[in-house]
Amino acid sequence: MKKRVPAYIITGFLGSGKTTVLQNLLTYCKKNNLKPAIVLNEIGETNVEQDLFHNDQVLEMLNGCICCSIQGDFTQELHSFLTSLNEEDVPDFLFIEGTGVANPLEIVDALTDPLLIDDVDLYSIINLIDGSKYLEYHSIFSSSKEVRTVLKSQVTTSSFIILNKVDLITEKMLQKVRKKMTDLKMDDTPIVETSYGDVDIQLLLERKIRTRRTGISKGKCGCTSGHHCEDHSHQDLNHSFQAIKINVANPIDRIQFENWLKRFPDTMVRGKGIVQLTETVGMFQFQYASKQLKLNRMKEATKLDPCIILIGVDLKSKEIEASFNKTFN
Ligand SMILES: Nc1nc2c(ncn2[C@@H]2O[C@H](COP(=O)(O)OP(=O)(O)OP(=O)(O)O)[C@@H](O)[C@H]2O)c(=O)[nH]1
Repeated sequence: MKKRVPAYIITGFLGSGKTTVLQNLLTYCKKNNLKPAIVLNEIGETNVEQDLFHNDQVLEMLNGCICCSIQGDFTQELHSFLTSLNEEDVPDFLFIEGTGVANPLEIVDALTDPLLIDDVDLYSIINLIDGSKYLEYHSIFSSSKEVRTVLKSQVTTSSFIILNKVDLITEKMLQKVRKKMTDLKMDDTPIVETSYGDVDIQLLLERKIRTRRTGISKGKCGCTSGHHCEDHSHQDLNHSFQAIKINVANPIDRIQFENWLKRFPDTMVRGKGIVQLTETVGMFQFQYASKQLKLNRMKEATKLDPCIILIGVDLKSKEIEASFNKTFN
């Protein structure tokens, strides 16, 4: 019988630093000659970050959230992927990056499906928190119910919390975030405070959860993180987050682009994509999170055409596209 692959669910709200931590994990694996496999899940139809993972075994689940619309596909595809491997190709670790609005318990449900329970062994649910946005996202004045529900489900179900982006906040704010999180999380869930997800990888890889081949060791829902599973519900799955894709035919001005992104209300939580800039040649991958725009020149050619992906609640695609065309064309 093949070994069960230790699996880690990496959750956290949009832009909190999941991919950053995943890359730290992959660097660790490379240094230590370990074979990782990765599941990447996006609610949009395109994964503009695919180039970051081009030498690794990657299973992409696009256009839906594993936690709801494509849960069945995920179970089937992951099972087929793992069972198609020869013994020597079986990965040492499986990292599953959720969409940012995923309810981790639903991914746990998928991983503990009878089809997968012999293939994977869930070790931990790692939750990334964007320290710079946490209080705002929890505020009933500046945030929506959808955002608060997703955040809460991610914090309460995690077995390891990374409080990230502490470089962007003051000590006073950090104390408020700590207090708020401590009230919500399970008592035995560790919290590590970081910038750029810089956490001791061995600590991160420690087993925090136990599942049995015959079933789950605690709770009827599949969650093994130690709390009372009857307490949480699996509703609220049809979150109204959506991703909008804008194709970008021409190079755009960097400053204008940044100003355009910053004019969006807070319901537009995350931007990412690939653009060309008027000021210099080449393709740039961009990230927009926590109201910060970051552009990185792409070192290798990409098959993807330039595009902008915006994620949020109640985004009006026609209006956004019109505003883009008016500003840049
Ligand atoms: N200032 C600061 N920026 C960070 C930190 N961690 C990550 N970032 C940046 O935040 C942006 C989003 O980070 P990602 O790792 O892509 O976030 P994510 O959670 O994978 O995003 P989604 O997949 O869209 O939900 C990137 O530009 C990162 O470089 C941090 O600790 N401090």
